[in-house]
Amino acid sequence: MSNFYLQARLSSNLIMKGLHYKSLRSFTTMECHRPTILNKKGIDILHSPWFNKGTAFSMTERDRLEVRGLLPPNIMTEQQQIDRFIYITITEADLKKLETNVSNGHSDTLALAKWRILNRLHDRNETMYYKILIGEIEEYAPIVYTPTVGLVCQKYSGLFRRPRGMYFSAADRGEMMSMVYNWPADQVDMIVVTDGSRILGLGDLGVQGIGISIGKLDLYVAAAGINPQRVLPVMIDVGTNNEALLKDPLCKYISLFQDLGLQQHRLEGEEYLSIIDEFMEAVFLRWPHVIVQFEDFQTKWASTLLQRYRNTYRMFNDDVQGTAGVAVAGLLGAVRAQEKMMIDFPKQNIVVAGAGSAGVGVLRAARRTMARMLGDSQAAYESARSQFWVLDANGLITEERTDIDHDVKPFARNTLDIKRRGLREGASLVEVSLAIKYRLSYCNQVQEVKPDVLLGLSAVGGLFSKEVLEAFKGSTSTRPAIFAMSNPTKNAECTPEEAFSIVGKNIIFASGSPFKNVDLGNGEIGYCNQGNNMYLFPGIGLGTLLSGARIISDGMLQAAAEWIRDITKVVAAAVIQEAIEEDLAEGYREMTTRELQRLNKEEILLHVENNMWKPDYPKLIYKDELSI
Ligand SMILES: NC(=O)c1ccc[n+]([C@@H]2O[C@H](COP(=O)([O-])OP(=O)(O)OC[C@H]3O[C@@H](n4cnc5c(N)ncnc54)[C@H](O)[C@@H]3O)[C@@H](O)[C@H]2O)c1
Ligand SMILES: O=C(O)C[C@H](O)C(=O)O
Ligand SMILES: [Mg+2]
Repeated sequence: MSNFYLQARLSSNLIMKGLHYKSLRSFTTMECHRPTILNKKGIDILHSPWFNKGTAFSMTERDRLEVRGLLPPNIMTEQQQIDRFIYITITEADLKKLETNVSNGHSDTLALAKWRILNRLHDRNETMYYKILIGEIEEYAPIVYTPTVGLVCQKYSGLFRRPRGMYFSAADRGEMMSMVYNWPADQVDMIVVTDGSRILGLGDLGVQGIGISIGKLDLYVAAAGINPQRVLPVMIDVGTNNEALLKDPLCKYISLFQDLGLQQHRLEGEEYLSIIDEFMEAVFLRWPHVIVQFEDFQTKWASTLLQRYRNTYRMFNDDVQGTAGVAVAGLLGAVRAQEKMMIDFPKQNIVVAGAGSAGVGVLRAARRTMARMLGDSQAAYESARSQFWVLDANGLITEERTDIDHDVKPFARNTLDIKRRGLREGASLVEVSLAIKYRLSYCNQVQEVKPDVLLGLSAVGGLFSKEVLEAFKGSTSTRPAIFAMSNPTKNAECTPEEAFSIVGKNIIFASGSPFKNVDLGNGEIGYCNQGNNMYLFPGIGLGTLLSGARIISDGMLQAAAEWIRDITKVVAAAVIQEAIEEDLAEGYREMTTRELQRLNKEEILLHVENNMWKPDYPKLIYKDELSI
């Protein structure tokens, strides 16, 4: 079982373990023991996915909450409900037919059918939905998250039945401060916001991008134990440049497939920024302690918005910062797998295909990690820079480039150096993968070196073609690493089968979307690791939330990356610890700054455990009952 799935399962088990630490428990109320106070009764409860327990309402609760007679009389246990859902709804339904018709057990139609069934449950009973998601996370994460979520976003306008989350559009300018009060929850801990401009590797999907915010927040609940009543998916609709989603004036009366978003091109420049500014002010006005995760903003805005807000608001960009943490952890893991010392990391030759928000985030973090290992001086940063070979759609990036992006500039190869190595501006991936020759200064001989790592964040499916993989073969590394990190599945730079069969059995392979391990024959298995920011963002969010840190610092992100091999709880605890050390922690709920500062490591872990939501039906109390 991979770490992520383990992490989701443990998130619920750990809460139980927390019960044993009786003496430490007194400092915080366990999240799962809080009763839920309602201001509704009767049928309204059954229609509310937050509070509905369906057939599991006990008879006393049915009486107290005035739902007696509104449900069939047989009271079911939670487990009976789950069994019923899994065996009757999922197994018995048409899915069975679909499954047998699909040779490898997976097809878009099947995945979408499963998503629809889960989504309907999400709409009527959230507790049960998350119980099933956590219990069967390995099976259902690829449905509610990558890769199926990509397909869901592409079809969202057609799939839309009930609203989930909030929409702020360019038409809402000046209204957002009051609109935020339309959301029914007084406390929101986590917002995931997108403008739909770069959904996975699928491009501009406009308003349909809300699906990605929903999918990410599902993982916050499943893996980080964030209470589902305190998460808010958001879509900021500033229009779309995807012509297929814009109204065709000739077809406006045949609007069956009409997109649900604003029918205009994307706002740009100051107009765009003013919308995002207004949104940020509005959500932090109503929920001053919320954390905002920016997701799938096109590169041109991702880093601008990060720089604009990161020192003022509790926010981070998952594609830039979360991906960087996961990739650096993977790169360090590759060094370990080569049975080298960590200090050898700054000697790795790393080829990165893709210089967008994700690629640049990885490059900066990997360079920073190398430089720290080399002494953190200016010279260390310079030296680290020469380990990277960055290509974009126009090939190898060198100082000869004229239209080079500010963030990419530090990674442009020196022209002279490139010539000495027999390469050139715009060299192809095959050329770069073939050899990064260098001249030995003491004898003036040319030495052939092949890259140690081939890392793709290009959104171009199949970019690591047979020719590229052939060229990379025979890498000077004992365990060359191939990270095909683009999403969803069809955008992966190569499949694990291609990588293992062409480059060899000893490679280390990771992909952004899940792939099955490869049977290499003779009982050997080629492991396909998942290199996806889903390993990091739940822990970053939970740690920031519970520390009450004012902002999310580089140090907190670094701490998260260093703990990625462990579970979210540990990632969150590392983030809290760092926030305390940087004097950023301001506390959360009953836990004040001072109390936080006094906690030892074990107590911080317990604080995290106690604050993780667990998918058990809470005791429901109608608010008037409190005064009785
Ligand atoms: N695995 C993860 O956790 C993770 C995280 C973030 C993003 N991603 C994926 O990374 C991909 C890129 O995201 P982004 O925001 O950086 O997108 P982007 O569109 O901003 O960047 C894509 C980059 O790839 C370059 N590119 C295009 N064709 C190329 C080619 N033939 N050779 C080399 N480079 C080429 C482009 O010039 C650009 O620099 C997406 O598919 C996204 O799903 C994965
Ligand atoms: O959403 C994912 O699966 C990872 C990442 O955030 C992406 O944009 O591809
Ligand atoms: Mg993303």
